Amino acid sequence: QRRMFTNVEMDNSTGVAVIKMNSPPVNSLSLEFLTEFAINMEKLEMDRGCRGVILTSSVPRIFSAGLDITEMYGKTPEHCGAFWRAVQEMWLKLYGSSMITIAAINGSSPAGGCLMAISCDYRIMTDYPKYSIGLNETKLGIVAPFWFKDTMINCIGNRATEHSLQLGLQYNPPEALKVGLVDQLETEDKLMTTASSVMSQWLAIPDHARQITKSMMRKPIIDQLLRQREADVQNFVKFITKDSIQKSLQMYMEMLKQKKG
Ligand SMILES: CCCCC/C=C\C/C=C\CCC/C=C/C(=O)SCCNC(=O)CCNC(=O)[C@H](O)C(C)(C)COP(=O)(O)OP(=O)(O)OC[C@H]1O[C@@H](n2cnc3c(N)ncnc32)[C@H](O)[C@@H]1OP(=O)(O)O
Repeated sequence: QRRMFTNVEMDNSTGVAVIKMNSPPVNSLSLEFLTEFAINMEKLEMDRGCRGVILTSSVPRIFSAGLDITEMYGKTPEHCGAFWRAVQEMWLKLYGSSMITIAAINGSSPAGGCLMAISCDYRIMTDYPKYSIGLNETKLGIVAPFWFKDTMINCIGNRATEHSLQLGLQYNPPEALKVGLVDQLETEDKLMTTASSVMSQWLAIPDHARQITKSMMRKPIIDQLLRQREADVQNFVKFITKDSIQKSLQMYMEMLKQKKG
């Protein structure tokens, strides 16, 4: 029996769907998770009644821990390639969506989790000091690909991205608000109602005008990946299967386990 990684609830009266990521313990983005997510986005995109999506998590304290590290460690080049195509597909569907996308970030959101959030149109984060968000790839000894970097530049600008990416910074909610990585903070109990009310403001704009504007802003980066999609896969596989990178991933996973113990 297939496992479900996300719950999708569509409200036909508002035209808004809520996608709840539900893959304990940390909503890590496995090949299967990413595949299911992309299919769900495609279904909603095809549904003419669906105009907006709120992305959130049903796992306590975690929005998403990012890419599933076990999908990149000790795997064959073929598996790594299939995994990376699924990561690309998730981003293409989310960043390229014509729907209004709002991230209700109710927990920590490192790396690929941050990518999902910054691929949305608007971000509201729970104001809890222990939560953090950012692209921390360099801390794992890996490099955020150009389309992660460009998504961040489009969100917070060039200088802040350069600083953030080189140091692999993770921001607490007030810091994330200050740098522009999130648009608004909210208490946990009001997060979803605030997301719905922000959605109503966006729904008031005629779809065609908003969609063309969104596409105008995002198309150049999307086209850049589409033009070199297979080369990007090969680049990832070559990089991630290097002994030195595998060693870094191994050490990082050991560090995560030790932190726990
Ligand atoms: C030279 C040119 C190169 C060009 C570039 C080419 C290609 C690009 C190459 C690579 C790009 C890759 C981009 C990568 C993106 C990513 O997303 S990598 C993943 C990064 N994620 C993280 O760093 C998060 C790590 N996790 C945490 O910090 C914490 O787990 C937490 C999310 C804050 C939650 O903390 P807590 O509640 O305390 O939970 P635990 O730490 O105890 O974790 C519970 C179990 O979950 C396991 N786990 C955590 N995160 C992941 C993960 N991302 N993947 C897989 N598994 C994860 C953790 O180990 C625990 O497992 P056990 O219960 O111990 O078995």
